[in-house]
Amino acid sequence: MTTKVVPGSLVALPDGEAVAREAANRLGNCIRNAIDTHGYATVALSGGSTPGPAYAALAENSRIDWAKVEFFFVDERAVPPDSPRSNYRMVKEALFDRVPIPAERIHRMQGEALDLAAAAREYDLEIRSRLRWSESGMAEFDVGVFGIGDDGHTASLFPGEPTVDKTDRLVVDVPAAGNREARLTLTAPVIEQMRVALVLAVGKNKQEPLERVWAASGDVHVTPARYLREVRSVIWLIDKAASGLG
Ligand SMILES: O=C1O[C@H](COP(=O)(O)O)[C@@H](O)[C@H](O)[C@H]1O
Repeated sequence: MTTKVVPGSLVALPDGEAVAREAANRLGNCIRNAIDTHGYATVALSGGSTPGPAYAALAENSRIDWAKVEFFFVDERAVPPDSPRSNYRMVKEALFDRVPIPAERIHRMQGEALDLAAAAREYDLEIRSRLRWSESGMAEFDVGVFGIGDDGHTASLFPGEPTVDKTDRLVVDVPAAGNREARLTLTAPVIEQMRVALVLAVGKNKQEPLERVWAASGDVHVTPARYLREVRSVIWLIDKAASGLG
């Protein structure tokens, strides 16, 4: 039998809509707290199919001073920004197009770059120039939104890829593999250093990878989403199906 103690807080909700509402509330609160404390907030957003409704719900939050929020990305696919596969496009349509965010506050990963390694280095520098640094010497986002792939990946840290172990960069490029396009992604040390991670999981396909993430022991090379366990405040927002009760 596998032992598990869910690290951080687990919030189990009836369905995907409830997960989106809860995620939007919590993200809005993290943003407002950071603005109250530091005068601005730094946020890293994931893409994929799960978080769009949460971003759309966040756009309805009238208590956020959008000019004081710096939006970054957790990862991006090697596609142009208008591609239906682009994480940026999804967030733009759900959030950026609906609220008064100054363009210079949106830090997009250049998924369309011919030289993705150079794009990763540039994004690394952009983060270094904008973020506060922790006492341990790491860029510190106020909050990150994450998903979990059916294979146990988070961000674009995929099982078995050498990028899972990268610690000397904040951002790396991930080579294409199989029918997956190349990617840009934040690395594990940046993810672990976030003040808060909101992890969204909806649907029964997420049950098995979540079990692997929560198991008392496991290997980040097999389940890279286990890095999320290290975030000081990690909140799992899951629906009934992902919990195995649906
Ligand atoms: O490829 C990706 O997958 C994960 C999980 O996405 P989902 O579609 O299962 O919600 C996502 O967090 C990541 O940003 C994305 O690029």
